[in-house]
Amino acid sequence: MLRWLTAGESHGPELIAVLEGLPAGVPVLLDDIQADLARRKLGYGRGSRMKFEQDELHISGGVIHGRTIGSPIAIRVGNTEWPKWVEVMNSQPVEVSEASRGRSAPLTRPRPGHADLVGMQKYGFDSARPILERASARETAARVALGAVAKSFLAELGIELVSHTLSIGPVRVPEGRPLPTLDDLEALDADPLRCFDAATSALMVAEVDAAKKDGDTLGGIVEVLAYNLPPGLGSHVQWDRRLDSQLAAALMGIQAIKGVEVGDGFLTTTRRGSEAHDELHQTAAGISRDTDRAGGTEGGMSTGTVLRVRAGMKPIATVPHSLATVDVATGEAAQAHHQRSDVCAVPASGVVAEAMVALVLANAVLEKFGGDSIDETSRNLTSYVENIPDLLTTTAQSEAQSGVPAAQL
Ligand SMILES: Cc1cc2nc3c(=O)[nH]c(=O)nc-3n(C[C@H](O)[C@H](O)[C@H](O)COP(=O)(O)O)c2cc1C
Ligand SMILES: C=C(O[C@@H]1CC(C(=O)O)=C[C@@H](OP(=O)(O)O)[C@H]1O)C(=O)O
Repeated sequence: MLRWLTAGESHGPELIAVLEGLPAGVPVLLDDIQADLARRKLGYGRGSRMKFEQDELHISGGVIHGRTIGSPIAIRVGNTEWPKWVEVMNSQPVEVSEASRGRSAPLTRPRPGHADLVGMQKYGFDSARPILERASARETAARVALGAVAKSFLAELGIELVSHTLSIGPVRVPEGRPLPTLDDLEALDADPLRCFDAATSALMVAEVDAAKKDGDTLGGIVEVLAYNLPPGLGSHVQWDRRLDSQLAAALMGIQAIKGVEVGDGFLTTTRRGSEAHDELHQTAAGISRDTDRAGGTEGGMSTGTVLRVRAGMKPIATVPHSLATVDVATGEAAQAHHQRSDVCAVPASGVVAEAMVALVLANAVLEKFGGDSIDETSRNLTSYVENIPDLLTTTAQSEAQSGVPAAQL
């Protein structure tokens, strides 16, 4: 079983991430993790913090000479802004100097839509500072670092992930557009909104500009695709062993994600059964699914076709023109506190969603195939796929191996 945990606050010295259960021999290179951390900062509409704050990456355990050794992997993502916060966020009682007074002032005007108010009620604080520090999506840097490691493990087995932006506010990629594949990764990261459709991307940029001009914020939808999965990850036998339930929980665990779809998701509910499922046909190469409406799972198990999951993000809660709130120090009506914020962080959420899907898939692969070395896991996977009886073999396995999404075939 793969287990992972993160610790650390938004303006603390560093984030810490631990991943346990990965076999030995998985390549782990600082450059690869750093590249994913940089991708997480991408996206038109992010706030000024993304420019001046740098992630300082360290691996503190579990990796020697670029390969895992089977022990827990410990990663530290230092924050270059720490010197400015060392008094306000110090773990020990320290004197706060005049220079830090502003930053340490109590935050008593909770933001609707953020964790501020209910966090203060629950944990007994009279300022939102100790709540927002951990609720902040800065924490996702730690998860993306772990996701990079999980992706490296999956890549050793031929499984590759792609994420992209499907919509920003009301602007959405039209239905029926081809899915991006591994060949499109660079182009996706080069697009201001990580959108695969150039015309839609231009409209998204205009939407972000308009929201910014109005002092407002936006949400949207991201999609994660996983290519080359074997059939049979997850299980129908228990609710928490279903791959779709694990994916949904992991995606809903990302800050501001309010909905998850697998495959065509809610659209499927509007169709008749005759047009909702992926019919099976025998071909010379095995059983074929002509469509991929289900998004690569049936009965809580991967089918071996392209996995396709979506996560919907609500608009950023720190709205620049400030929402109505109550000052909890006085009981008076007030405007929610706002210093700066992202107008839109949907593209970054796609990179985080990719990391979460990678961690869930890596766990599902290990549950099914085990292995204390990557070679052992790989042998087990190959043997399982080769031993599926001819009459049960699905063509998607070979389609997936060619890297061509089933939806395009
Ligand atoms: C990548 C990313 C960046 C975010 N940036 C902001 C931001 O700048 N301001 C803000 O108020 N919320 C931001 N959020 C959302 C908050 O973290 C989130 O709304 C908050 O933690 C409350 O959780 P909930 O929305 O799931 O209820 C961001 C979320 C993500 C995933
Ligand atoms: C720091 C990151 O995101 C932050 C997530 C966040 C929030 O409320 O979630 C609020 C913003 O921080 P601040 O309120 O200090 O401007 C974002 O910049 C990051 O993603 O690295």
